Amino acid sequence: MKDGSGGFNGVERRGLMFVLSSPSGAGKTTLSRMLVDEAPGLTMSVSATTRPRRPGEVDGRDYYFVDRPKFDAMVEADEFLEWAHVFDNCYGTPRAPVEAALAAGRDVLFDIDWQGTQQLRSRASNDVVSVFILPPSVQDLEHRLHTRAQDSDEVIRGRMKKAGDEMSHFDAYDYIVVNDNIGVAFESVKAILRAEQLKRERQIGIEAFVRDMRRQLEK
Ligand SMILES: Nc1ncnc2c1ncn2[C@@H]1O[C@H](COP(=O)(O)OP(=O)(O)OP(=O)(O)O)[C@@H](O)[C@H]1O
Ligand SMILES: Nc1nc2c(ncn2[C@@H]2O[C@H](COP(=O)(O)O)[C@@H](O)[C@H]2O)c(=O)[nH]1
Repeated sequence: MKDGSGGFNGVERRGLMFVLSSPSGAGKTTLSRMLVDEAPGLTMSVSATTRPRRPGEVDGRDYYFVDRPKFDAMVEADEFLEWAHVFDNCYGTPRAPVEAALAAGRDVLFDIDWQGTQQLRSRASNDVVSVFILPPSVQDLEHRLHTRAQDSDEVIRGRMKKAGDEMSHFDAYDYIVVNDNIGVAFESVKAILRAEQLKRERQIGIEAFVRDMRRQLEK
């Protein structure tokens, strides 16, 4: 195990890219924060965006807030692992922190849309585990966007309009979780992460681990 976070019983493990996507307001940011709080070895990928900062958001924690020329320069310099236009703004995943975390055997959590997920998959399909979060109903989705109280009515209308399009991509994801009760949804997402971490092919130190035990048994 390289960092004490993901390997089990001292067995070295390959880091995975754990992706949450959903229509806006279904709860992926909430679930991401809960996951990071409970899994200290999980690295949250912080995206860059041209979207204006919401009240309470912190630059470098929630996003890197950049203007369009800066974003374009980052695209030009190939600094993004993936990027996309979402809701009239640009969003992208800075490449360097993700590559560093994976190289250290750590898992990385992404809160990105379906376009970004597709791009990650085309680069590293074996290491991507994707979860699509659905709201329990259209009414709940709209209610959540309003109670979050961070976007104007116009922005909320725009996001609700695009929610159907977002949802149409559910079938490209490995897992689907309906986020009705947040505690239940969190347990589901946590269980998916744990099971994927335990996959034999990710435990790259398992052969040596078993070989060593067999050698001891032969003595
Ligand atoms: N299971 C739930 N029950 C009730 N409210 C919830 C639940 N999950 C999340 N919420 C609330 O819904 C609102 C939207 O959640 P959140 O910001 O996590 O969504 P999101 O999918 O990340 O949206 P976006 O794509 O716009 O960033 C928040 O106010 C959050 O507290
Ligand atoms: N393809 C990418 N999508 C991203 C990235 N960061 C966030 N997002 C998605 O954008 C929407 C809107 O987010 P909001 O914070 O403005 O509500 C949401 O679906 C995010 O998942 C990214 O780096 N790449």
